[in-house]
Amino acid sequence: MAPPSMMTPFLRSGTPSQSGEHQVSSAVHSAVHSRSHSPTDFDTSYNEDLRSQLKVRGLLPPHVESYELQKARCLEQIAQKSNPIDKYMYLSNLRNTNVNLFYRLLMDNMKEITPLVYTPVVGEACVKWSHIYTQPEGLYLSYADRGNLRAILDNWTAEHVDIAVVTDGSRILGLGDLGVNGMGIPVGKLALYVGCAGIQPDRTLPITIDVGTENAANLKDPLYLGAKMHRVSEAEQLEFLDEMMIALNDKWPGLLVQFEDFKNPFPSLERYRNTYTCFNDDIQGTGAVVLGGTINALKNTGIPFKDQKLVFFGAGSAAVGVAKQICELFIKSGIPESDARKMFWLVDSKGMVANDRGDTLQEHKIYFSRDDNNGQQFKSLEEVVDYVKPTALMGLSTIGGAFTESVVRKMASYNEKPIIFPLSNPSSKSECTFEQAMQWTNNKVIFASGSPFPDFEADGKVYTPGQGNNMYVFPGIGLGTVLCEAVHVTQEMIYASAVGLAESLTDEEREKGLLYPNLDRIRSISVIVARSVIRAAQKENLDKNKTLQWLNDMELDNYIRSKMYNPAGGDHSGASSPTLEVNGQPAQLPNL
Ligand SMILES: NC(=O)c1ccc[n+]([C@@H]2O[C@H](COP(=O)([O-])OP(=O)(O)OC[C@H]3O[C@@H](n4cnc5c(N)ncnc54)[C@H](O)[C@@H]3O)[C@@H](O)[C@H]2O)c1
Ligand SMILES: O=C(O)C[C@H](O)C(=O)O
Ligand SMILES: [Mg+2]
Repeated sequence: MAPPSMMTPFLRSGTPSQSGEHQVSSAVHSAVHSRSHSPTDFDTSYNEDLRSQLKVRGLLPPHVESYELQKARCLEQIAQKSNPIDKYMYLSNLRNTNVNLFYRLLMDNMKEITPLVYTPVVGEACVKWSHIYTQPEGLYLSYADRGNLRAILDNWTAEHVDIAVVTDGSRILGLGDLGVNGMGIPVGKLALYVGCAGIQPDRTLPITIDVGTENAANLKDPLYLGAKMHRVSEAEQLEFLDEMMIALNDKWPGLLVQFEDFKNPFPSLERYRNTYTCFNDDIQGTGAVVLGGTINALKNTGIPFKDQKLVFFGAGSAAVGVAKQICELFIKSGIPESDARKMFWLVDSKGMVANDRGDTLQEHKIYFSRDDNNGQQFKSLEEVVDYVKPTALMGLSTIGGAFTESVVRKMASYNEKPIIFPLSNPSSKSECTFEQAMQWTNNKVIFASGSPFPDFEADGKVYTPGQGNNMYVFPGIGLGTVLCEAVHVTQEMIYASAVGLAESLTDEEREKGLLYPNLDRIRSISVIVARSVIRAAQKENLDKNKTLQWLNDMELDNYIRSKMYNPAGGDHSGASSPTLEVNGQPAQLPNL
């Protein structure tokens, strides 16, 4: 999003704008009292009266357009762009110049637009960020400004901020250390907060901290927009984050901070989770979204929990976050903890994680480290798969193509319905594709991937892949936390979000064997996730907004919906928004 000072006056006010009328009158009021125009004064849906009041008659082309027409133009322009990055840039510009139109477009075309503003295209945008940069879209906090961060926050003029997403750019998707080029991630996550959960756009704050980079190409690139320095030490970074958290909470008390794409996210999570309102999306959001899909996948296999065996390829923050959440499911089902943790085998770049491997294990791997391998060490994934004969294979390794034909075929030979989740992002880092998983398992696979894959057709049937991406939960976790004013985000709240997600499938979706709901329903899913999170916060007495305790579930859902930003005011034309027709038929969505 644009910094508040660049945004349209009515969005700067900080007043939730629910109806078109309210937005129009505020816009008119502000514009009439100021001489200069803001970019959003130039909306072709403004009717004649509004154009006169805004003094934009003659500056706008004459035709007053319905939203449907505006949308048709946007979709046509996107379709005409031949590469994803041009589409991304077009959409960024739209978001910064006509926020309502952008979000209506996103919400009406979730499946088509999400991949262009979020994973996978945001990955390419981040790699090229310093080259495609046209305008600031968030706050860059530099190490050079340490000691002065509170004053820098005042340059962000929004009166209220509900949610900040912060990255240090050190592990952007599976693309490694991109330094300040990682800004695309907080920007993309917050666009989904607005589109999927209705957080007010002017109450979101993307932050990238610049504490250096180890990316040699960036350090040599004259156009690189960050400091040309190596990363500061872990202790120096934590000190910087301490200052940032104090400054943020001083300026916007109680805001929710989401940590995103840190190479080593454990120290900050441990340091702040019991002090501030914050969570780590890669550990906790990912844990929740994969748990939600796994609950449905395990049901589909028909195998009892106690007989499940899960191999994780990758043993980083996401893998351990996911394994911990699934382990909790087993424990809650009555399996003793000591048995539950033995249902997991982790594999990292050195092979199977075991106590006697001969290296010093990182702290976060110890919980699942094996002590029953009788001295046997396994270097490759295939060896581990042969050894364990798992029911489920999870990929969080950043290694594209790591689930080879041989590994996948073995999974199919051990299981009637193998669970295979290649969860690494973006698409190029996915451990296998949906098509491969289907072909190599005779269409038996129970599948979810981090990045989107197209449907697969076989024997006249269309199979839809699941997308196990944290976008199904973080918007609802944030919305619930903000509305009930939770003081912390706890494990119980995260777990509740996963259960809410798993239970949100319709009967039709269940019959089709889907693991995740249709993305077009994401706003209703976010309401369910938010409600689950609020109920969990209430149980732990962490909610400052006690009034929500009096509401039953239906009333609470209605309350949540009433608080969600709705860009309905994008159409000021007064036209009845007829469906656009071509040759008497409803216009087809161009292939994006
Ligand atoms: N689907 C989602 O919603 C989601 C959420 C978070 C992260 N992710 C993806 O998960 C991936 C990992 O993220 P992370 O935060 O855990 O990163 P990380 O750097 O903490 O972990 C990566 C892990 O993979 C292991 N690894 C690297 N190369 C390997 C190799 N050749 N063989 C075996 N293991 C290898 C590393 O040892 C490490 O344990 C990224 O691609 C990220 O995009 C997906
Ligand atoms: O950003 C995503 O698409 C999911 C996840 O947070 C990741 O780091 O890959
Ligand atoms: Mg992430």
